[in-house]
Amino acid sequence: MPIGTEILTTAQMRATESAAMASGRVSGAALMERAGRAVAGQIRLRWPRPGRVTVLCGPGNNGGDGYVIARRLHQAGWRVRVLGLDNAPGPDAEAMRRQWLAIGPILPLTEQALRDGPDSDVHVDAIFGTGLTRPPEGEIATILRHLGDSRFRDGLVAVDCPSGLCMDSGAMLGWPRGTAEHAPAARLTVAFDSPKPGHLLEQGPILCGQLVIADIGLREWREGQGAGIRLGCLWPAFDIADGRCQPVPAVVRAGLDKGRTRHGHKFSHGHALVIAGGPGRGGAARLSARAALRAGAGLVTLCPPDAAMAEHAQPPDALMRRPMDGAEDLTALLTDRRISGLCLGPGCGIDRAAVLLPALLASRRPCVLDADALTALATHPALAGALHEACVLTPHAGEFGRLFPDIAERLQSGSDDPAAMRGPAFSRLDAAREAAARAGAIVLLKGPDTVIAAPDGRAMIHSAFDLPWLATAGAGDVLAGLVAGLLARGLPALRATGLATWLHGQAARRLGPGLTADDLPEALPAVLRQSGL
Ligand SMILES: NC(=O)C1=CN([C@@H]2O[C@H](COP(=O)(O)OP(=O)(O)OC[C@H]3O[C@@H](n4cnc5c(N)ncnc54)[C@H](OP(=O)(O)O)[C@@H]3O)[C@@H](O)[C@H]2O)[C@H](O)CC1
Ligand SMILES: [K+]
Repeated sequence: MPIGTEILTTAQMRATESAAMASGRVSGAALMERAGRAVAGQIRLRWPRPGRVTVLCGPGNNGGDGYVIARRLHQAGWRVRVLGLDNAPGPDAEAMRRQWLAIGPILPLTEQALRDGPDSDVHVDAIFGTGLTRPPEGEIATILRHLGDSRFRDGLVAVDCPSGLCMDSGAMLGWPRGTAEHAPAARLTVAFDSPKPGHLLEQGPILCGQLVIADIGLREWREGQGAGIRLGCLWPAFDIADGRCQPVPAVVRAGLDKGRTRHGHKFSHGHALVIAGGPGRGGAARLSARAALRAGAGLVTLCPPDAAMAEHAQPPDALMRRPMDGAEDLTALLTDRRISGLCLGPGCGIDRAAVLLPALLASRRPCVLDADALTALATHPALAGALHEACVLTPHAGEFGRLFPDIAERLQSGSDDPAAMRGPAFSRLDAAREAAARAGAIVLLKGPDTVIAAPDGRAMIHSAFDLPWLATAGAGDVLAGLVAGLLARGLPALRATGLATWLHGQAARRLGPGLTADDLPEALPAVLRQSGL
């Protein structure tokens, strides 16, 4: 996979690095030199005239990168001030530190030293990277809070990540969960080889600023090390240093090619059933149904109760309508084997969803369960036993909390005692994976940092921090409809969910601020055409 199209956990990144070094074809020092060179290059791109820079170097290899950056900017004519520790770093960082000492001094890594110096145009945060295992304390915590002052933001460049950010979760260690006030927020973060979950989750996108993924020559070893499950990255919401971005992530493209056959008729493109609610609540299900049509399902049938049929007698005319009053009607309908995807929840009503769920789940047909269907599941936990791996659950945080209260609680509190903490914080990725494994179904945990997880641990992250206008009424109904449409087309559940999420985001990007949920399905043809899908 080209750089930037998959996400590595910090453990996978370390394994990749170790494999590269064990090959004997690249040394740790060479990797560090490449990493430092990439960051210095990105700084020079943004500040073409050499200015003043302060480089803050931490106790490990992230600090080692900092010494390389200092040397390279000095060589490029910058006036460089270095703050560092005098405890012994590893051998590579130590070598870089010595090379710097041949050029200039190392001032103590203290808030006082940071305050005392002349103003700098750029501050380079090379304190902690992937090695952070616990909340920063003492002087370093003080420095980080000092760097968190908004006046630093325009000139703050983070090496691999803003220090204190847990690269597996996107939580700021030592800050209350979900907050990042006075945390160092960078203008630019240069990370190496692949984004990590923490770049895309929780506070990560807010604190990283522009994220650039630099190629440091690890691709061969990244592909070679099979341990762990790779995470798909659904939106290159970051720049890849050489300017190449994958317009359509490979993880979703492969799925769609399989879904559409060139010479098929409407039934070979699937039949989606969208179950609507009683009188006066039809809008949500109609949004889902329109989205399922736009996703390319050959047929879409909207099924309200008989009493609500009249209110659905309006365009789009491509939608079929059929009354469905109770579970017997649904069971009868499902004898038609051509019905290949269902959507239950949007505007359905909790009681109606609870009545229909047993028949729907017993059919083992691919389905998406959203909104009221999720609440019905939470209030009738016995139903969860019938979930299967072609079910897609699409909870937002509140619904997730009702379905999986213990998992949500760990996510909320971080569950770790900061004083005793070692290792990564429990993440939205962990939460979605655990929930998917427990449910035996796909879980799409919605948010600006959507996580999609399968029961076997495969997962994807979709970053939509650039799309605040997508948080609008009905957008979730459209997403559920897109999933249903793609399920109906025969895509495996994980791929259907990933592709639907990506198309949804792309439609929102195309429409921009002011979009309403009604606009989203209409934007799909242009998105599909532009993406070559
Ligand atoms: N990925 C690559 O291919 C390359 C990465 N590089 C850079 O290296 C860092 C990772 O380096 P590492 O030395 O593993 O870790 P850090 O520099 O992030 O942290 C250093 C040590 O700090 C200790 N630590 C952790 N948390 C704290 C804390 N809260 N307070 C004090 N000290 C802390 C920890 O050691 P312990 O034994 O004390 O736990 C860390 O080991 C990566 O991010 C890149 O920037 C290479 O330069 C190029 C290749
Ligand atoms: K850093």
